[in-house]
Amino acid sequence: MGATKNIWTAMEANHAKQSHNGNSTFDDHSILHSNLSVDTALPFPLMVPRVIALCKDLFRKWAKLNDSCFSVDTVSGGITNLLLKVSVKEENGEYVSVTVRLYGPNTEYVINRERELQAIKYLSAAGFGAKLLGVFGNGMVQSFINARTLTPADMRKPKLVSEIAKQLRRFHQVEIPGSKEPQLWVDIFKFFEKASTLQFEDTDKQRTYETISFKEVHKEVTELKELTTLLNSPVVFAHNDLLSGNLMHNEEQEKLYLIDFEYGSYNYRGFDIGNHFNEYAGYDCDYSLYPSKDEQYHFFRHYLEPEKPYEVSEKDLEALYVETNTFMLASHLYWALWALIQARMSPIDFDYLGYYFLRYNEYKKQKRMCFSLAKSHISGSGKA
Ligand SMILES: Nc1ncnc2c1ncn2[C@@H]1O[C@H](COP(=O)(O)OP(=O)(O)OP(=O)(O)O)[C@@H](O)[C@H]1O
Repeated sequence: MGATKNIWTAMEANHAKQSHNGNSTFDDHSILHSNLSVDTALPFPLMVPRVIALCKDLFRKWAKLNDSCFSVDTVSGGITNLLLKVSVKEENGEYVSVTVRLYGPNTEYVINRERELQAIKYLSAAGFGAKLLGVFGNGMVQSFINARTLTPADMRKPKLVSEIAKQLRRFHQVEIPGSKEPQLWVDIFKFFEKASTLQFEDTDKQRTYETISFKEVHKEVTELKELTTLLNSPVVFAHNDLLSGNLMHNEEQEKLYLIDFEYGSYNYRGFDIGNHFNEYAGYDCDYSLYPSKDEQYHFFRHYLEPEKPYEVSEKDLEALYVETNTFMLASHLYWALWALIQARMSPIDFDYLGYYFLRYNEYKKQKRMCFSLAKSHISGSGKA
């Protein structure tokens, strides 16, 4: 677990540096640390005692409890991680639950764990997502959220749309220390470098991979980057992966949770919203479900003016519409290149190569309309 050790050391060094500079506003003392790791390749029954040992190592108050006081269940074997729920009967007879997230192997190629942990600390302090309780060799422990995970169909219900828009606005206002450079093109070019030099052992996969023209992809990336630069999209701390599975809702408390900040970074506001709209396509990637202009405007009103949504001007709505639908294209390129890397590196049995073509073809399908929308908006506002 060399890579995870590095995350650890880097986190500690970074924290020490910030404290030294006097710009750390977050009290790190409540986040517990353990050097233990849990091998994700273990069969579940063998993994359970390791997870219990890890919890005992992190939370001293549980150290003396009998193993029978712990129950471990799988919450999700997500595309990237293994997420477990650990319920503990404490000495006073009360039950407490936490989640234990084990990072999937090779995820460091597409996820910057140091960046993720840094963001979680500040986002959870600002009331977003689950509370970060502990960090260990290859994962982290967070509070368990009692809420229902949204489905793609829930995500477009007007009442939830306004809540998501409001929360996303608040999320975009959180300040995370460190560089404020937008990461979109840095990440896309990093993905491109890796994705364009892969070799597959499987001959069918290699043959399919060789049909990709990276020269063409590079040209598309460059062209889109130039166009988006003219839109002056504000740079905010963005979630970057706001799909239905990353939204949880507690109906009784009327509380919406944005979770999973693995891809969070400073980025263009338009990218975060456009990427979210692409997720209306759901698990079957049915892009005919992309939100209509009216549906988008409903979102924009609550994003731009949560208190007075019906006072947003037509001009502001139109500008955000153009911004979002240009960056929506970047989301296709981003996840297309991401999928190529996953196709080679991920141990998960999923047709990532097929996913590349799906996203890249959707990019090409939408390109002409979105480019012409952006260009006429830019020339109309005198920027071209
Ligand atoms: N703290 C939590 N409390 C309760 N449930 C959670 C919590 N975190 C995540 N979940 C549930 O587990 C699911 C997967 O979580 P998450 O998206 O963080 O995992 P992931 O491994 O990154 O998945 P993927 O790679 O597919 O996005 C969520 O959709 C949600 O239903």
